[in-house]
Amino acid sequence: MKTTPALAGREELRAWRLSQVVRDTYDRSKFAGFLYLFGWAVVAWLAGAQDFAPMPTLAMAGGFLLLGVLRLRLRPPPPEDADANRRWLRHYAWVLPLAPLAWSGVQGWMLLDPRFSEQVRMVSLIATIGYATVFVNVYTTVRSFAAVGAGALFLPALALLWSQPSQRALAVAMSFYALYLVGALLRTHAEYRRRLDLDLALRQQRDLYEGLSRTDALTGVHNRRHFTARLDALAQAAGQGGPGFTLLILDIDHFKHVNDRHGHAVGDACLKAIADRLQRAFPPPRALLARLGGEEFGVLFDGPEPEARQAAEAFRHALASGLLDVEGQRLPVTVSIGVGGFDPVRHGDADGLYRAVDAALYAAKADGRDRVAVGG
Ligand SMILES: Nc1nc2c(ncn2[C@@H]2O[C@H](COP(=O)(O)OP(=O)(O)OP(=O)(O)O)[C@@H](O)[C@H]2O)c(=O)[nH]1
Repeated sequence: MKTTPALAGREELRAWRLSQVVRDTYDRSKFAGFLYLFGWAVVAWLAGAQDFAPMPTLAMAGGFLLLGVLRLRLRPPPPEDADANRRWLRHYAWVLPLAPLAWSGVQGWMLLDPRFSEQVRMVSLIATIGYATVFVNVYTTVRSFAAVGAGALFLPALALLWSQPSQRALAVAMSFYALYLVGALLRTHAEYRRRLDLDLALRQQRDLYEGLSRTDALTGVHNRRHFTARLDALAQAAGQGGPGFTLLILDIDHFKHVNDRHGHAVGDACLKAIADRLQRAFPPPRALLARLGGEEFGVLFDGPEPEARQAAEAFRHALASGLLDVEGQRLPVTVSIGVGGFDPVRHGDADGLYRAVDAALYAAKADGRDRVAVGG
């Protein structure tokens, strides 16, 4: 699920941008190589080039086909491999202008060879204008790609037109269009960068809210909502033959006294300190810790009940044997803990397990607190 570098460092942001640029460049241009083949087929057929120059006609068609296939086959590497993405861009920078350059050669041939009629020349010039326009409007993911591609298409034809006195009017019109292309390139590239920034901001916000919706605001551990969803998923998987797990519910003993004696702020700090110690005692990935509400915590432990009980006992004992450092004060704090391994037959579902472990916790409270009890 985590695809965006939410709140990530500069390197991750740069890698994300790079992979987006690579993907967008490929997606926008993967089939475009075949446009030149199509253009050549049209003008060659109009001119009857297959009759007066069959070999060059076929060679050009084959060349455009090859270049189209080459572009299509240069698939981007995985987004997380920044070096491979950088290499891909370098390769693509060589491949992308090949078809425009080849088209430029065709265009030059048509402008210089009298066997091509005026009408065919006009059609080919319109195609050239079209390809160059596509370049500056579509491949603006990398400004230099668009500039080199459009330049390779447009400038040789422009130079040829200027060199022929009879074509001056066309040359002037094409020159104005070239100026428009430069402006369009700058604008579309700026728009693309803005869209990328917006996309990144939206994704980061989505990740941020997603994280917040799973997190307890006071302690920073998971919240009840996420815990319940994971518990349901684990119970369902275990019911279908997946791995077993153990549920622990921990409740701070006489927490009301902490609030009453030391104030709510110290009570809050105490909850954070307990959450920190629990996180160290039950670290991920084998355990998922959540604050279930008030002074109650839950742990989903990826292991059998005896192992979880042992860890719970060690935690309880360590807490009870010392004093908890809370905002410069040292408080005696104990916990009662209910533990139960999931048994699909006995518990049925997640609710069944929760009820059993909750009952064990209240038995531990009733038996005098500061103890671990196993639920049936
Ligand atoms: N500081 C603080 N106190 C909270 C918070 N949530 C719940 N509490 C307090 O936790 C206390 C829970 O009290 P009780 O349910 O009587 O439980 P207890 O005093 O821990 O006693 P036992 O659970 O029976 O051992 C209440 O005083 C609540 O006000 C919180 O977010 N911050």
